[in-house]
Amino acid sequence: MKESFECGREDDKIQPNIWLPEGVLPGFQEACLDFFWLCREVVMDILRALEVGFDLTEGYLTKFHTQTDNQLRLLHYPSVPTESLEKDEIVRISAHSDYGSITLLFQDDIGGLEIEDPKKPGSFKPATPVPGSMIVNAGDCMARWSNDIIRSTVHRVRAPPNLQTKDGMTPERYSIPYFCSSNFDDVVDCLPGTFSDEKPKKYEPISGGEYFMKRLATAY
Ligand SMILES: O=C(O)CCC(=O)C(=O)O
Ligand SMILES: [Fe+2]
Repeated sequence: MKESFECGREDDKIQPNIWLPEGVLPGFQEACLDFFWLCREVVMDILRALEVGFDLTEGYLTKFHTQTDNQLRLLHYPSVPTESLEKDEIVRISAHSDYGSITLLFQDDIGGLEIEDPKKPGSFKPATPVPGSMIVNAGDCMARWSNDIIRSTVHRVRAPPNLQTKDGMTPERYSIPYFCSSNFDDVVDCLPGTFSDEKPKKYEPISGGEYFMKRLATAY
């Protein structure tokens, strides 16, 4: 159970941004867009680091992200009875991996975010909030691209561990994921060096947009 506000680049014709009426929350739109473009700089730096790590030519990954088909999501999980969260009667967010290449995730200090152990499917560990930190998750598109050398992170949000409250309520929680996707028009194929005769490609080439739409269709 959650509520969210989402925005992307201002010139996106397919999913245009919907802002609050003029005068409501002055500065909100500017703050969102400033943060959107700041996060873009950060993901581009991470992509450049991956180019080095994969021994790719400079710009190999960033040139797939020039259209900035990215999404900033402001999430609010309302306060709910802890027992309902523990019994899965109320779900904050169920286990999933993100679709795109990279997600930046900012969380407040409430906790409850959990990451699946890739070696033990079904076993989750808390991603304990660290003040001033940012989590970087790999998405399914990155897993595809890297022929599964980088695995996408399965994560969920449940009741924070060891929470003691007088009223039995889990406090509200805020988080901000920033989803970075490759250009919808460009075809993503396994990166050079990630496949060989012994380790063939696990995935067919697909355009960023087609992949995104396929994933949306299965999610809704
Ligand atoms: O709230 C969180 O920490 C995670 C949110 C998330 O995983 C998502 O929106 O995809
Ligand atoms: Fe997620």
